[in-house]
Formats: sequence, C-alpha cells, structure tokens
Amino acid sequence: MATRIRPSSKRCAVIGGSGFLGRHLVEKLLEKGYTVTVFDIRQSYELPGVAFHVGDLCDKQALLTALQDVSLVFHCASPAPASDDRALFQKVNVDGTRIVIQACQERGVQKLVLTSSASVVFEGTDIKDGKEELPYAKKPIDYYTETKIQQEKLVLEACDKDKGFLTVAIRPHGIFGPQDPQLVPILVDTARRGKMKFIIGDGSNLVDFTFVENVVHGHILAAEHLKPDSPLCGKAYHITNDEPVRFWDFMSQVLVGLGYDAPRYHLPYQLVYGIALLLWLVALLLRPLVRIKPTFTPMRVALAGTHHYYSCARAKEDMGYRPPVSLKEGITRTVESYPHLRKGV
Ligand SMILES: NC(=O)c1ccc[n+]([C@@H]2O[C@H](COP(=O)([O-])OP(=O)(O)OC[C@H]3O[C@@H](n4cnc5c(N)ncnc54)[C@H](O)[C@@H]3O)[C@@H](O)[C@H]2O)c1
Ligand SMILES: CC(C)CCC[C@@H](C)[C@H]1CC[C@H]2C3=C(CC[C@]12C)[C@@]1(C)CC[C@H](O)[C@@](C)(C(=O)O)[C@@H]1CC3
Repeated sequence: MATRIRPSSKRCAVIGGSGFLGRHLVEKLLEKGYTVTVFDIRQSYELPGVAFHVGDLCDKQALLTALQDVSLVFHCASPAPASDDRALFQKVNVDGTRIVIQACQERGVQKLVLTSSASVVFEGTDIKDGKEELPYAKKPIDYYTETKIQQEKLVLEACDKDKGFLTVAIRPHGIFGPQDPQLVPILVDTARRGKMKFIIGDGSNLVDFTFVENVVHGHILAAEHLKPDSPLCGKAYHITNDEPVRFWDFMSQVLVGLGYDAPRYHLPYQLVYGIALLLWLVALLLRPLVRIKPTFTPMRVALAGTHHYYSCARAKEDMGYRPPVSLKEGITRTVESYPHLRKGV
C-alpha cells in the first residue's frame, strides 16, 4: 500500500489573508519561516514568498487547488460585520465554512485554526471576565454574530483525532492596529461628522480591545500547540490584551492622539439604544427603496455602553499565551499609523 507523504508542518494557507488580521498573520508566519499561501476573493498586497490564490471560499474546486500540499490552514475570512447582509453571512460564514472543512479533509490538511469572535457569547448585556464555558448567545446581537456561532460549532465539531484532522477556534475581541479598516476609520468619520461628543451611559464600562499582533500571536501559538494529545483539540480560546479598559477611555485616547476632542457629554444608555433600534427598524423597512446606514446601530450602542471583557486564562494555561504588546504601546503604534486621519489633514 502506498504511504501518503504528509506535507511539511510549515506549509500553511491563510484563507482571508488579504484582510486586516490576515495580512498581519501572513507577515508573522513568513518571519517565523512558514511557507504561506493566501486564499482570498481579492489580492490587496504583494509579498515575496507568498503565493496568492484569488477565489471564493464557497468554490470547493478553487480551494482544493490552493490547499495542495498544505498541512495547516488558518481561516480568517468573513464578510465585514458592517455589511449587515444576512444571506451573505450565511453563504460565506456557514455554508462556506462547511466547504472549507471538506476541502481541508480531502486535501489531508492536519490542522484548521478558525478565527471566531468573543461576541459569540455576547447578547448585548454585561459580560465581566467571561470564560469560554459561557453558553453561545441565544439571541445574538446581529446576523454576523449569529453566523459566527454556527461557524465556530461546525469547525469545533469537525475535530477528529482518529482521522488526524485537528481543529481549534480563536475568539479575539475588538481587534485594533495599523491597517484596520474598521475601528479607527469609523471612529474618525464619526468624529468628523461631529457625532463623537457624547458618552453613552456613565462611561465606566470595561471592555477588551486587542492589539492585532497579540491576536496573531494567539493564532500561531494555537497552531503550534494543536496536537492529538493536547487539550486544544476542538476547543475555543479567548485571546485578548488581558487589560480591560473603559470603552470611552480607549476611544478618547485614540481620538486625542489623532487631534480630535474626547467625548464629554453623557447620554442615558436606554434612550440611545431605543433610538438606535428605531433607526435600524426604519432602515430595514426602507431598504427596498433606499439604503440607509445609521452610525449608531443597536450593536454599536450595546458595545459602547456595556461591560464586555473576557478571561484568557485558558489560553495562558494550555498554550502559554501572554500578550506581547501592551495596550499603551498598541494605541501609540496605531495612532502613528494613521497620519492621513489626523484632524485637519
Ligand atoms: N476586526 C475585529 O475586531 C474582529 C474581532 C473578532 C473577530 N474577528 C474575525 O476576524 C476575522 C478577520 O477579520 P478582519 O477584521 O481582518 O476582516 P477583513 O474584512 O479585513 O478581512 C476578511 C477577509 O476575508 C475575505 N473574504 C470575505 N469573503 C470571502 C470569501 N467568500 N472567500 C474568500 N475570502 C473572503 C475578504 O476579502 C477579506 O480580505 C473574521 O473572521 C472576523 O469575524 C474580527
Ligand atoms: C459610533 C460608536 C459609538 C463608536 C464607534 C466605534 C466603533 C466603530 C467600534 C467600537 C467597538 C468596535 C467593535 C467592532 C466594530 C467596530 C466597533 C463597533 C466589532 C463589532 C467588529 C467585529 C468583531 O467580531 C467584534 C464583534 C468583536 O468581537 O471583536 C467587534 C466588537 C468591537
């Protein structure tokens, strides 16, 4: 009987490697001596040593081509949460992830590391030092989160030591850093439109914001510790900066660092949430006629006005995780990376 030659454990693929997190992951993997293939619907940069495959992860044939001789796959592709497109989230995050799993299995991939989200347990109410044992949200705050839950379940349930296919999910929260297309740009846009004057609630709510390089570190540690006899198989791990911060202090530090005023005036949480809900309903009803994108969505208001920070004790215990970059340094490096978003530029 012919023996199957297993590809080198340093040959990996990053699905979603053209994105914010994906690109940082690719750069670190190269630095660590991995051979990297990127699979994405777009190619956003070029890097020596990286093979790009432009394709949709819902296309199994395209994936099979890209995953040839790959032993480790990172899956960090997703439609942007702001798209709020239910059918697209279902197609890519759920049906597409099923196809990713099948393609990995057919290609003899040994390890699959999924980028999930800590929000899979968030229902819009306070979470303090949340552990991975918390149940999945019964009422997820949006379609994006609803499909991230299904996606995580699919990947973790696919873990099969007997077949030599090991899976793990990383749950980051509030990723920020250079090249992020979301957090800082949306914040600055909101400030430029004069809407960042207000603090929703009393401003004391603690949350996690996680520097992108720490999230990358968590992914690579997970991949390297994922072995048949390790506790990681089929489990989810919170990866945070391990420094919960007041939501409004974080926002203020970024805004002030870029030359804008910090928010000052307090608004009652329930009032703002109610208005956001109303606006969301109006936008939904008008969708066939006109596409409105409110700044203060119920999800953003919930994220801005509640506690949501998570324990990463399990990652510390099982894979020796410690965040390499402090929140202070992360904020400084992030602010420096957006000279074009400074006030007056
Ligand atoms: N940004 C955050 O704060 C945050 C927090 C927790 C979890 N996450 C998760 O991290 C992952 C990466 O997020 P990001 O912030 O880098 O987003 P991003 O939008 O920058 O990157 C996602 C990438 O996926 C690609 N993609 C989308 N649909 C695809 C498809 N059908 N086939 C192939 N590629 C496709 C996009 O082109 C993009 O390059 C996502 O899974 C997201 O759910 C993000
Ligand atoms: C107008 C608002 C009051 C202030 C604007 C800031 C806002 C853009 C960000 C603050 C918290 C961010 C966040 C995500 C997107 C951008 C924010 C709302 C997030 C929804 C992106 C997807 C992730 O998976 C996420 C759910 C996560 O778990 O980390 C993010 C949570 C934080």
